[in-house]
Amino acid sequence: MRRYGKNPDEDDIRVRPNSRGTRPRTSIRPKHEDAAEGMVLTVDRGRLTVLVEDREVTAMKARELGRKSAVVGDRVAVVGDLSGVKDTLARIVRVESRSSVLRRTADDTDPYERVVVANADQLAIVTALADPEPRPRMIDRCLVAAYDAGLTPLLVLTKSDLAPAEPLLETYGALDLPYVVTNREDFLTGGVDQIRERLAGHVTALVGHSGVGKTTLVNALVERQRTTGVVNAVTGRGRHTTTSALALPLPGDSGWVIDTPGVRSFGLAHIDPSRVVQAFPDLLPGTEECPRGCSHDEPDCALDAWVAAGHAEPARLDSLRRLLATRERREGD
Ligand SMILES: Nc1nc2c(ncn2[C@@H]2O[C@H](COP(=O)(O)OP(=O)(O)OP(=O)(O)O)[C@@H](O)[C@H]2O)c(=O)[nH]1
Ligand SMILES: [Zn+2]
Repeated sequence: MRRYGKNPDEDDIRVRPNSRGTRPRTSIRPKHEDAAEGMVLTVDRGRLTVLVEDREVTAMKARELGRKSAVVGDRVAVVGDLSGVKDTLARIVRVESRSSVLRRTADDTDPYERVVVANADQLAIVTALADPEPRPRMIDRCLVAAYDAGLTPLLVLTKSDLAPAEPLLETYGALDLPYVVTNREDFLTGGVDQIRERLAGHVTALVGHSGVGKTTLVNALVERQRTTGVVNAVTGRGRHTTTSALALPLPGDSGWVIDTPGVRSFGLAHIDPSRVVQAFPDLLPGTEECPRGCSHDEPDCALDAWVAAGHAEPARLDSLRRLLATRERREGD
């Protein structure tokens, strides 16, 4: 073994004059030991509402965070005035590492794909059975985004008083998705138990097009903490002023729902097919024979042989390929 230093017997290895440990304390950047932990509930033009214990604290990003963003669902460390009193302002000094991120697509007004929700573990895809008509392609894109981000998808089919759920469920039969079917009458009679069960203990991001009944659903779940389409219960500001996501606690500490009013579609440009396949445990072992970096939709893909050998249903492979194909954007996505 190679040794450094003139005299190998001299134990100079322990002397590290410039190491952190021997540096005078004053030159060490403040570590914000007094910082409190919080969760970002909503973001409005650079002002973030952070839940610290049971107080809603308004905060800004500290300059030292640089370009690093804090988004709804982020766990953050905050310092400064944490009283939550009106017109006080705290500072976010650290964003904890995220267990998941959901990105929305770039659009005309903003050319960058941005993280909109952090740390969710479930994605509820809210679709009306009629008025507006279901859009399977949009559902597929949401599924891909969920699988890629490692979130469990949940189909929430609303307005079952207007149309039956079966035709749509048949389309997704091969995917074996968890789903709930709801309508407004159920909510009025307190029949939200089924969906409450699905949400309990989870941080669930909700996506859906305008008019599908998302607000009606959220209000039923969070016990009318929020007026339909008018007031943001957390900040008291009108919802029309912000397109930020908004985290709302479910009663009895049973989890969170994160509404995403500004999100029309997810960024799928950087989806990794190998991550999406993770959601297909019956197909996954079949990919071992695939060429490196296989798109799973090319002539050399080993999944065709896997299915032909009877290891998985052809419909499952069709579903996987249909989902992967939604990565290419089309008009209307
Ligand atoms: N028939 C029927 N209509 C419903 C149901 N749930 C909601 N609606 C109606 O559908 C419309 C849209 O409901 P919202 O809850 O505002 O839908 P949203 O998805 O939040 O839409 P935006 O507020 O535009 O984002 C409203 O007129 C609701 O009254 C339902 O179960 N059945
Ligand atoms: Zn393949």
